[in-house]
Amino acid sequence: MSDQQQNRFQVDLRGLIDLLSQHLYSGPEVFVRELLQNAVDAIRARQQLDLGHVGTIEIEVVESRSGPPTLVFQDDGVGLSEQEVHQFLATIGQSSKRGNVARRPDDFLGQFGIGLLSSFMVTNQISVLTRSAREGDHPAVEWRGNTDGTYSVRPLKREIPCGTQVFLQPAEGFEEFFEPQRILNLARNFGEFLEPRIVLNSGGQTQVVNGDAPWAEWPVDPDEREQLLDYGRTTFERDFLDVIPLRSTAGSVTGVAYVLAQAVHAGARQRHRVYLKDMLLSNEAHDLLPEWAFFVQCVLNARGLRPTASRESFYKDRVLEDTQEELGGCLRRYLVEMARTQPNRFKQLIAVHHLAAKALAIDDDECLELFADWFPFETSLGTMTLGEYRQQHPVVRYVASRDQFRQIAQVAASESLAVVNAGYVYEVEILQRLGAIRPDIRVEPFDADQLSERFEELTQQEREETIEFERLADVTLQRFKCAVEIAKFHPTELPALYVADENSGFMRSIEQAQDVTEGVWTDVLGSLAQDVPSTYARLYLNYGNPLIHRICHLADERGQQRSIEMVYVQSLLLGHFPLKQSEIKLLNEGLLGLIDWAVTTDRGHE
Ligand SMILES: Nc1ncnc2c1ncn2[C@@H]1O[C@H](COP(=O)(O)OP(=O)(O)OP(=O)(O)O)[C@@H](O)[C@H]1O
Repeated sequence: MSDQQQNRFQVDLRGLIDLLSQHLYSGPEVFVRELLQNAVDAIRARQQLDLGHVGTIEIEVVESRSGPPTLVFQDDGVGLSEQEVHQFLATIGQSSKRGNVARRPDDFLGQFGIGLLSSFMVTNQISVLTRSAREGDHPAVEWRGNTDGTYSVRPLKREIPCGTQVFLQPAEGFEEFFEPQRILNLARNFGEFLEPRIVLNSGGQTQVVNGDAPWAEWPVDPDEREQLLDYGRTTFERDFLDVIPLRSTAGSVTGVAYVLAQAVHAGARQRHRVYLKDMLLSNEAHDLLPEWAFFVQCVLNARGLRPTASRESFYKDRVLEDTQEELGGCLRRYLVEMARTQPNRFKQLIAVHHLAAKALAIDDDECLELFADWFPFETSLGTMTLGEYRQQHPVVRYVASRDQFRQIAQVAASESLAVVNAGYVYEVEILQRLGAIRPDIRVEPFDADQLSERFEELTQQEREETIEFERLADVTLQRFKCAVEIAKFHPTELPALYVADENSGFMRSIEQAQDVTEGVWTDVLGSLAQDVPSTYARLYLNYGNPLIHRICHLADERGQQRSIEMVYVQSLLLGHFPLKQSEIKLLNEGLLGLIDWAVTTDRGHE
């Protein structure tokens, strides 16, 4: 015989409620959602017994002169027998909505058996009067549950209709959740599109809580476009360009996507308003659309996705992944269709949302081919679409970073050379992929050094005039790993052009970081630098520029060196290169020297 004693777990209800309110639910107001949901489920369960049953939910705020108000949630659903009250109401984690296939649990919103506890976030006692429609001859039952974990059950002497009534009074500090307007707003927020009619009675007035959902009709009638746009504007309090119907068989999702009226940054997370079986799940859902779909904000209703226990997001499973893909497919079809049949509209759309279209096209060759000519790019000759660029320039030349673009843009423009700044997100991938899949489009990376091939040659006499100066400049900037070449280029107002390839740009960032870090990080940066092949940047001095011309012909060698150093630092600043400590020092010395010169040569008002 075993001497081990079997004990039962005890539940500390207060602790459990704290857990729910602080860690599971977003706020006390969700008790309205849970009560609505129980009423809807009860009506759905009754409809399985009686197909013709319509069902109504009545919410009432009963004010009292002498005490706190009472909130009543009443439904004419399936109700509970006394035995069910013990089994489901009084047992935490027990739910009548799980596991019984015959009762089609998919129809139900609840499943975890904890929702009713959420009312304990706003009240100390929940009273339930209920009468079962399944066992109509049984008397009605009253159940009272308290936050201290006790409950009582007794048969009711008086008759009540089949269904359930829940009574709550506010716990101290939670009175605001019992104000009629607050209750109306919360009921509308969560239950605006629920199926059974929901009304709120208070102060002798009856207000209807719910109405038709935007996904009620499918396919969406084009005549309803304006109506849908209005709904989007009021729901999200912003303007939209268009509305796109969405549907996915995975997850049984229907809804609409609103195209934002303003451009957003790549990967921006839009907050979608998402319903589960017509009940609001979240107005901040993120995971329902593919990542590239950041140009829309959606209202969606899912019938086949699983909620998490908080009921504020979806469980991440295969079905959710498939749903994402199918909804992405709807948006993709919309874009492709518009590109094919309404090019002018598509052009307007792409002008605002080219980032999202580029994000889609990166992994989708068909879209890439179709959309590419509409994509706008910044070029050395101004912003233009790829189509406009290709009409005038047979080769698509691009630089891969914004820094490189800044270096060459001004000179390239003066040389009438069109170079694309592909330093923005997705652009290098887009251009390279386009070059790979469209043999008729020549795409080439442009090396800033290639610009020098277009520079005007110096005459023999100019060569001789500048050779010494070039050598001096070269020696002066050697310690900055910068070679110097004298050339003639446009615009002549530009004294110099600093060109650094990727390696020397990277080295510059490392050296600059080393200047401002200490200890172990300096070593880490040092070992990073070891792996980078050492290359020289290049400074082209523009002999066509009057200032450079004059510096070249200065008699004073020290003055020439100082000037070269200053031109060098100025070119770095123009190209937005981060200055190293040694270069900042150079700049300071140069400026102080200039002031010193101005002061010593000034004779005042003698
Ligand atoms: N208005 C109601 N009418 C009939 N039965 C109800 C009602 N409210 C609650 N119940 C019964 O009480 C059980 C527990 O309800 P509770 O809200 O705690 O959990 P649930 O709805 O089953 O699941 P979830 O935690 O996911 O909401 C329900 O499964 C149901 O059997």
